[in-house]
Amino acid sequence: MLSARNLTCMRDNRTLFSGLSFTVSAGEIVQIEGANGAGKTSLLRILAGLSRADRGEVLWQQQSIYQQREVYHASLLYLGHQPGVKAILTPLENLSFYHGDCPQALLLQALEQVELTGYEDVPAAQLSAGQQRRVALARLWLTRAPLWILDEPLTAIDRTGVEALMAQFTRHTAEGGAVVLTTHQPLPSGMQRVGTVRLAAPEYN
Ligand SMILES: Nc1ncnc2c1ncn2[C@@H]1O[C@H](COP(=O)(O)OP(=O)(O)OP(=O)(O)O)[C@@H](O)[C@H]1O
Repeated sequence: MLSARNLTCMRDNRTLFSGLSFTVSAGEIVQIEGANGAGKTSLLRILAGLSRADRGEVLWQQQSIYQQREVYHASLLYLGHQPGVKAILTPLENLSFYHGDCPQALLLQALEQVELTGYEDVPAAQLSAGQQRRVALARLWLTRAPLWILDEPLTAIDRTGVEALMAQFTRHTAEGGAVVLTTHQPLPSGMQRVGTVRLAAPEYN
């Protein structure tokens, strides 16, 4: 599905990673590991096509993501480090913003999956950090994108929420999807087909 080939990323005279290659196949969960500042967010942004690598390329179905931007973006759900939730909008309005073509009943079901029933019409600004992240994560129950790139999706999520998310990752990969994620928490040991990409601490040039 997704291939990273010989990726190099430099930031402020530091090499975050170089010659990094790995593949993500259908049905796989790949966890990007590394210390704070190792370059996990930078790598996810490169994989998502939001920033360019200094060297190397990212292929989607054997073709550069930059040669098929529309196809790639239709195949991808990227949830960044920040929840990406609009504070003045309610959870329902936030989901509607991204998934306006979905019937409201489906949006409400997605909010139910992330335990936000009862908060549908409360401005997101009035929700807790974990609840705001849950609004963003509700999109995992609405998207049809096969590739999910998720930056710290478990941050601020309680144990029940983590279990629901893991079940959703398992369902998605069982249906042929793939998940690339960063998290400082270990994934449950029982999860199937989990791969790891480890980033070393950054080098000073
Ligand atoms: N746009 C940028 N310009 C300059 N430096 C940047 C930029 N983005 C990130 N960096 C630097 O690159 C390094 C890696 O940042 P990155 O956010 O990728 O790390 P991370 O592994 O995700 O860290 P964390 O675990 O703390 O989230 C940091 O030192 C950061 O300051």
